[in-house]
Amino acid sequence: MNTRFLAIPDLSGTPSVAVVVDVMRAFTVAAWAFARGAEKIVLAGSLEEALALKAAHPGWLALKDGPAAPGFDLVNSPGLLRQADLGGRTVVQKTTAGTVGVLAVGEAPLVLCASFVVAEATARLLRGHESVTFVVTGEDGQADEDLACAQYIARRAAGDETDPAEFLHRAGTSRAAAELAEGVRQGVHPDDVALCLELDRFPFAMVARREDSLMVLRPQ
Ligand SMILES: O=C(O)[C@H](CS(=O)(=O)O)OP(=O)(O)O
Ligand SMILES: [Mg+2]
Repeated sequence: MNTRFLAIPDLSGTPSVAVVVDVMRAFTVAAWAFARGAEKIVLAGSLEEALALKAAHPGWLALKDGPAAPGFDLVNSPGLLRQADLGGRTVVQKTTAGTVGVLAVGEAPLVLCASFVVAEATARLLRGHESVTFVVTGEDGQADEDLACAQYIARRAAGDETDPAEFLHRAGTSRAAAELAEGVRQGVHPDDVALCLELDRFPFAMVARREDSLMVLRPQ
């Protein structure tokens, strides 16, 4: 399997298979939303678009990162989301990095959104593909929690028996983990970092596809 690990700005052309990685916290949150019953997640390009989509679809819920804001129902925190009842609901998600990454590769034939909580299920879907582009969404490709997760999934997709400890340690000692733990970032729960490091917490992968004019994420 040929693998590339790219930052969002370094993407050029359309990969055949793209894995968009955001451990802290967009795609840990997305997985929790599905675990709490969400039917689908629509990935928005801006906060304004998220609110417009919510207004146009009664019953949809809007989710953003950072602090809560008028019109938004949820924040990008697994610790806060894990109690939510999202049965059958559609969530519109807009964050700083993860959702931007998906929209950047949206035309690829296969787009997976990944984090440690869905690592093995993601790796399973990648097996048999010749070439995979991992999008390291955080800090212009420098976010070690995302790179570590991408590298771990790549190893597992290649069938390598891999000890996850070093990858999880890198994520747990990353800048994002420190800033979340220190409360530098807003819209945070004290359990967020630990929840982002729960390897294979969920048995499903997450596939993004264009549905009409929207980029829609669903569990698979
Ligand atoms: O919500 C997050 O953790 C980040 C934004 S920040 O790091 O909190 O400022 O966004 P994401 O797109 O989930 O990396
Ligand atoms: Mg992130």
